Amino acid sequence: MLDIKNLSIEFNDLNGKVKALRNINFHIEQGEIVGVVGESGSGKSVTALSILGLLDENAHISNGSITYHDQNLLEMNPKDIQSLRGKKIGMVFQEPMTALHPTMKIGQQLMKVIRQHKKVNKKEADRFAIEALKDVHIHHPEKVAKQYPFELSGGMRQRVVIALAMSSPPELLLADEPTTALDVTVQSEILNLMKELNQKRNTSILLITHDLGVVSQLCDRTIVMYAGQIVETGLTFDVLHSPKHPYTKALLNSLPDLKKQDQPLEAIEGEVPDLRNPPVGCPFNSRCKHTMPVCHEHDPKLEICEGNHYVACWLRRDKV
Ligand SMILES: Nc1ncnc2c1ncn2[C@@H]1O[C@H](COP(=O)(O)OP(=O)(O)OP(=O)(O)O)[C@@H](O)[C@H]1O
Repeated sequence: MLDIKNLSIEFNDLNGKVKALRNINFHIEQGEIVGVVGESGSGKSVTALSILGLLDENAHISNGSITYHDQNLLEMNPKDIQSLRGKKIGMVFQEPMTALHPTMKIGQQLMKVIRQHKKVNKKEADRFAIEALKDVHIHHPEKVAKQYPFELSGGMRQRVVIALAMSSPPELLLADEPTTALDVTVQSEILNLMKELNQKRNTSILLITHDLGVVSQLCDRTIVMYAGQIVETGLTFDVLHSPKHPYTKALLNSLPDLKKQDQPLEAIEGEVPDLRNPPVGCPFNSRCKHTMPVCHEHDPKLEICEGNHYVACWLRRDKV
């Protein structure tokens, strides 16, 4: 359904060119949930924003294509992209208030969106709005429809945002850290809700998170990003239980483990490279414990290691 090929994006800022994405390749099938994980600044949000045509003005797409049902989104005019956005491709961001009108009642906001997509009168739109709130398991939907966003909890607001995003209904939902601002129990409810919507409506989801626990709970496939590149991807089970890239292994080792309470947490030593001046060779070479000379000379390509599991690491290859 969505196919990203050789995507490279730079930002021009006062201090130079930030090479935010370098040669990204991945796809999403209908009904799939794909997770994108990686440290802060690895390029997760830029990837989502590029699909939505919402990159900042200083962005320059230097290479690649984003094909959605045979159409290259990068060649579409802004009006067509805008109509795709919200209709076929929905979005949910970390902070629900950014997606909600602060001085408009929840019911009115839903009705407005519903009437943009369906030819219905006010009374029918009101009925659809209540249904949409029920679909995201909001109790007393009639009461909530008459409330303003500030009257709701963070979890309730995020449910409303999901109801808004699903009301078109979209084929693809882009969710950028949708549960990061919520406490753990609410987080789990929102993830279950997204899974339910995916199963009921066959909506594909691209879930961006820095939380490997979230990925393991929800995603069919996982993409691991580091410094603007994909370093590992495969079925979530394979990536989390049989990681191949030293960065993925280090990420997993840095997770708290209740069974190892007496041991200090393992941090990944060193710093993420400066994307204005990315290192020659593997992007992880300055922090990797297994570097070889080739890692400082050539950038390893993402290559199949077993089944549908891909990794970009010289340890897995025997020739340049
Ligand atoms: N408008 C911009 N101008 C300059 N650099 C930018 C701009 N937008 C993003 N970047 C840079 O692009 C890189 C990737 O950013 P991105 O927001 O995608 O990271 P991320 O993985 O989503 O991180 P986080 O988890 O913190 O949101 C970062 O180095 C960021 O500073």
